[in-house]
Formats: sequence, C-alpha cells, structure tokens
Amino acid sequence: MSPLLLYLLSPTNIFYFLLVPALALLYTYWKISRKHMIELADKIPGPPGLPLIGNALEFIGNPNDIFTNFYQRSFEFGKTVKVWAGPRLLIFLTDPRDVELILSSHVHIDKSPEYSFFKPWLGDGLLISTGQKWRAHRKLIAPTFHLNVLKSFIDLFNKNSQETVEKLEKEVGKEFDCHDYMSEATVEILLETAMGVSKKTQDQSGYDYAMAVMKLCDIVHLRHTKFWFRPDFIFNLTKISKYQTKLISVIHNLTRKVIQKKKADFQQGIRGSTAEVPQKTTDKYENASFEQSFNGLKDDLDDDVGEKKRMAFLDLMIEASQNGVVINDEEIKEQVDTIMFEGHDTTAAGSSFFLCQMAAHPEIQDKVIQEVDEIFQGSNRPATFADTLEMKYLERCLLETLRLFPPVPIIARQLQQDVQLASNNDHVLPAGATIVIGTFKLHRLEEIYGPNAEKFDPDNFLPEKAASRHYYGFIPFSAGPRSCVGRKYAMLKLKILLSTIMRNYRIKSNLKENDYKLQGDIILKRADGFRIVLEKRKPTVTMKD
Ligand code: HEM
Repeated sequence: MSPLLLYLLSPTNIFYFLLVPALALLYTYWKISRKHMIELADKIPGPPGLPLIGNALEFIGNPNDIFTNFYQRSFEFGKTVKVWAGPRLLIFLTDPRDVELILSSHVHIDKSPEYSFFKPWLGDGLLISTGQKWRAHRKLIAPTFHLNVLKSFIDLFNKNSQETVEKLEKEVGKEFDCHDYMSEATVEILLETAMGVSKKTQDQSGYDYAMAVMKLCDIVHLRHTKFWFRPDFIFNLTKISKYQTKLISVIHNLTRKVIQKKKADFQQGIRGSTAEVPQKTTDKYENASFEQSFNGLKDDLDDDVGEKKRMAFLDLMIEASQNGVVINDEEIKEQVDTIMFEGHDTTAAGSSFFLCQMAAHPEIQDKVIQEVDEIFQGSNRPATFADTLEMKYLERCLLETLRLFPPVPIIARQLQQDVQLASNNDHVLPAGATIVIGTFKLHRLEEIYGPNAEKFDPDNFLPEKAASRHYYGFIPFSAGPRSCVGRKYAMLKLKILLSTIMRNYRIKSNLKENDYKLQGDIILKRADGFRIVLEKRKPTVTMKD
C-alpha cells in the first residue's frame, strides 16, 4: 500500500471523513426542521439581522442602553416584532388581542428557556415549573393568598410600615435611594406574614437578602442579553459563575433557616405567624370584598366564597408535606425561594416608583395626602381593611404607577404549536418561538390610553375608564391561568405601607419621569437610583364633605 493511502486510511482521518458528512447531515436536518419556523418568521417585521448572530448586536451596552434602545426601536416595526437572538426566534407582542390569545390559554403555559437561568436559585418553583407539577402546586398555593388570609396580615403590615417610617427618619432632608428601604421592608413583611416567622429570629437582615437578590438578577439579565454567557459549560468557567454561587448561598441560607424555624414551631404545635403583633385592629368591614375596591384582579384566589378557615403560605406547605403526598421538602424550598423573590422585589420596585411619582407630581401628591388625612383625621392609629377600601385615589395612583412602570416589564412563553394572531391574518406565530409580551410598551399604547398615554394620570383608573378598556390592556400582574398569585397581597400591603409613609412625610425631588434611566433586568428599576427627599409633615384634621 502506498504511503499516501496508508495516511488516508489512518483511524484519525477515517474519523474526520465520517465526521464531516455527519455534521453536514445534522446541519441539513437542523435547517429543514427550522424551515417552517423561518418561513413564518419571515412574514413578521423586525430589524434585519446578521448571519449566525441575528440581532445580537442590539443587545450591546449597559442595561439602561439595552432597555432604551429596544423600546425606541420597537416603534419602527408596529405591534408585532421579530428579533433573532442568534438562532433563537423572539417575537414581541403588544396588541391586547394577541396578548389575550397567549395569556388566557391553558395550552401556552410553558415558560421560555430564558427562565431556566433562575433554576439554580428557584429550582422548579411556581414561576418556572410547567405541566402537572405546576398545576398541582398552583392549586395548593393560590388559596394561601385568599382574602381571609390577607386580612389576618393587616396588623403585621401596619407594624412593619410604622417601623419603616421610623427607619426613614434619619434620611429626612437629604437625597437618598428609597429602594433600599422598600426592599428591606418588603422582605421583612414577607417573612412575618406569608412565611409566618419573626424577622428577629433571622440573624441576617432583610436588606442583605434583598441586595443578594438584586445582584443575582443582574447576572440572570447578563445571561439573557449576552448570549455567549448562555451555555452552562462556558458560564461555569467564568468568575461571575463563582459569584453567583456565593449569592445563591446567601439567599438559600435565609430560606433554609425560615423553613427550619417553621418546622420547629410545627413540632411544638405552634401554628400561624410567630411575629410580634403590638396592637390588634378591629375592623367593621371584616366581610367586605376586594372587588368593592378595585376591579379586574379576580380569578382563582377567591373562587369559593364563604369564610372557610385558611392557612398562610408556609404553614400550609409544611402541613401538606407532613401528609406527604402533594409536596416534598425540596419542593417546599423551591416554593419558598420563589415566593420570597416574587413577593419582595416586585413590590419594592412598585412602591419605589410610586414614591418617585409622588415627588414628580406635587399636585397629585396633595390629593393623596388630603385623602389619607380625611381617612385618619390626624390620628396615628393603624390602618384597617376598611380604611384601605377608602383609599380610592391612592389606589388609582398606585395602579397608574404600575401602568407606566410595570415591575415585570416583559413576560415570556415558549410556543409548542403555531398560533394565528388575532390582530393580523397574515401573521402566524411559529411553534418553537419565544413569545415576549411587552407589558411596558402595551401599557403606553395611545390607542388604549389616548394621545397622553405617557403622562402620569391617575384618572386613567376611574371605574368608567377602566371598564371601557380591553381587559388585556393593563396586565401588571399578568392575566389568565399563570397570573400573579400574590396580586391581592401586593395591593393590600402596598396600600398600607404607602399610606403610612404618606401620613408622615411629603416627598420631593427635582426629577420628572423623563429624567429616569430605566433598566429592565428582570424587574424594572431606575438605573440612576430611586432618589427622593423626605420632608416630615404633621397630619391635618380634614373634615369629609
Ligand atoms: C406589585 C407587585 C407584583 C407584581 C407587579 C407582580 C407581577 C407578576 C407577573 C407579571 C407574573 C407573571 C410572570 C410570568 O408569567 O413570567 C407574576 C407571577 C407570580 N407572582 Fe407576582 N407580582 C407582584 C407581587 C407578588 C407577590 C407579593 C407575590 C407573593 C407573595 C407574588 C408571587 C408570584 C408567583 C408565585 C408567580 C408565579 C405564578 C405562576 O406562574 O403560576 N407576586 N407576578
């Protein structure tokens, strides 16, 4: 045999001769399997992409640049926009009819692969899980945020709100970032209510936990936008991955202790929250329903009427696990991590934006102050559930804040089957695409909110205006079967926390919303910080008309 033939038939060369056609076959198969998706995607408008990397260059810059660029560029293409993140097809929807098709469906409930970056932290908790596991756990968890349970939290909402007012005292007269205080307050309120443990038994402050969560969100956002960090085998080699492990251990340390404490309480026969409650409020409107106050947030939380005794979140988790069928210890940890995250960061952002908006609109703030002063008549008594029903103007300001600054600015789903859009007969969303619902943009559409859609106007939530809008035109808590389980908890807590702050302080700032630098790293925030100045105020006794 000639030396050339010997060389060509060497095992290494045979391997390469076989590898090349195998790779070519694989590539052809990949192309054919994506042909349908690409054909449908071609009909949807979007920025032109480059071979292989698609529109990856659009994701360059800091989180504020990315957010601003995406929002501004979206106007070039209408309400349905396609973007290629490398080989991944993302389709952004903002028409409420299309949004309804996806969110109201019991079929399109799978979260997109982007949520998998949360896995080392949140495991298979409610936010990420799908199929039978999600259904069973949703059924278990949703009733723990039933109105009967929420009413039992009112004293703890009051106590923690009053403590926040006292902590804020040292900032009076200076410019500071109120988000730090709101994060600490929302973590500690969650610990004492949904988790039912005293924050004093934790050796770690709510603030440390909240800061670890914020930095972890930065990392998840980095992996969303810089797609070379997406594959685990690359990310795991980086320093950021080691930092992520450290942050997760801070977070899990707290959740592990919370569960241990609750289990120990259970063994001693203790049920319910062990947090100190200084003063019990009596409430003549004990049976009043939330729907008397605001519409449109009802579905599976209060579906069975009646005064059935219900348990708070972690009590129920432990009890269910002791019966052994529905949830095991690992799953409880995943759900506690999920509720701790979803329950604090969203409300910290919502309340911080609310305070900034009060500062930016002194005339609107005056009306909120007038309302709380009318309700409390100069007293410093804690708020009752009935009081929260009277806070109609404050509530409108809160809903308007959630409209212009939705804490969850985008929601994503993975499509398993093609979907014909309601807004355009020529557009079919292909199976395999990631569908991104752009809440931030949807909430600012002129055809829903008029020519002044970008203006902060609490009257957008006057009952008659809210009733005449498309139900999917305002979805800060998402909607449909995967909507937020904590929405009523969030509204009640925020009304008590924010009214307590407004009863004690006037809020000031030289900045208007056009000055805010926004970033959408998982939760919408101000990249420039939520800077405000507090001025101590004495409540006035204002007689009702
Ligand atoms: C202003 C406050 C809040 C806002 C704006 C908000 C918003 C949302 C949104 C948009 C979703 C859907 C996310 C998605 O599909 O990707 C969601 C889901 C969820 N939220 Fe909230 N949320 C808030 C407060 C809370 C609170 C206080 C809790 C718990 C105490 C909570 C627990 C959850 C959970 C567990 C889910 C996942 C539900 C499921 O997939 O079945 N959220 N939230």
